[in-house]
Amino acid sequence: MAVYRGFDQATLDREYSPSSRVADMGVYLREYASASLAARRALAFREYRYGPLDCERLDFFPAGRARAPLVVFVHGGYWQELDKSDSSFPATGFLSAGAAFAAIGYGLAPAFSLPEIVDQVRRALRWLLAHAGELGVDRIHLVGHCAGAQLVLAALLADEALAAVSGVTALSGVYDLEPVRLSYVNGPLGLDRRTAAELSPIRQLCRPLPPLLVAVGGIETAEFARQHEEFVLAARRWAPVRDLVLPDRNHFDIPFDLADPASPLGAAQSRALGLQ
Ligand SMILES: N[C@@H](CC(=O)c1ccccc1NC=O)C(=O)O
Repeated sequence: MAVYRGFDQATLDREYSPSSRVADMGVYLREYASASLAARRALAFREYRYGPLDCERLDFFPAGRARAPLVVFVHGGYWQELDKSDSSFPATGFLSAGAAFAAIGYGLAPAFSLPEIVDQVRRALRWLLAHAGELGVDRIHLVGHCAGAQLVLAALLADEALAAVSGVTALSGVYDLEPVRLSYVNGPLGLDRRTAAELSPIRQLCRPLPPLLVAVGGIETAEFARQHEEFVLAARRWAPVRDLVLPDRNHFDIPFDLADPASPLGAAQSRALGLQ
């Protein structure tokens, strides 16, 4: 029986399993953790609390110079897995390029609801904007991967004060939550139709946004490719959009290119930061 766009339940569930396009997702997740640990061992960083809860913390890696751009990374994992400790791997490349870096932690479902998680990310971003001077940064660029792209954009659309960010990079994002709600992913999330619509960036576009860099891997499911295409099309009304499809990248290795200016994504990112 068709559940969504002619997909039966098993097909929809596979479309929203990026792991169905790679041999072993664990390889990438272990690399997030080990490269992040290596970055924290090699670089000076500080953990800050942006709210009262234990999970409301972020890691900040200062640039070695004043008035640097700050790249803020919000991890994916379908709002249910991963942590800021899996998110510091881009720090190494960004710090060598002269940028500062921050990785945001947030609570996970089912302990936290999606509206609560969006609000955590919103407050983390407000905290960074409010402390930019002390942190030695003069502009803030947001990056979200998969669920992290939804979180960054939903936070931005929910709070006009965040319009002060200089740019946003969305990697393999989920921009419409309705098919997610109808898939296995919704088990721990418990989204209803209305909340799914309210937190879907593609349905909430309503005012000009900072420049967007929107990227997807060529090795992704058809639904991730469609989410990307439809968001690019819709967002063009509200922001300058750079659309990048990376033919030999999959859902999980796409973030590794971010801070590598020799890659097409890294080159676009570096241009967006004004670093080249
Ligand atoms: N259950 C998903 C896992 C997943 O989507 C994911 C895992 C780690 C980092 C990012 C992910 N994607 C979206 O947030 C899968 O089977 O592919």
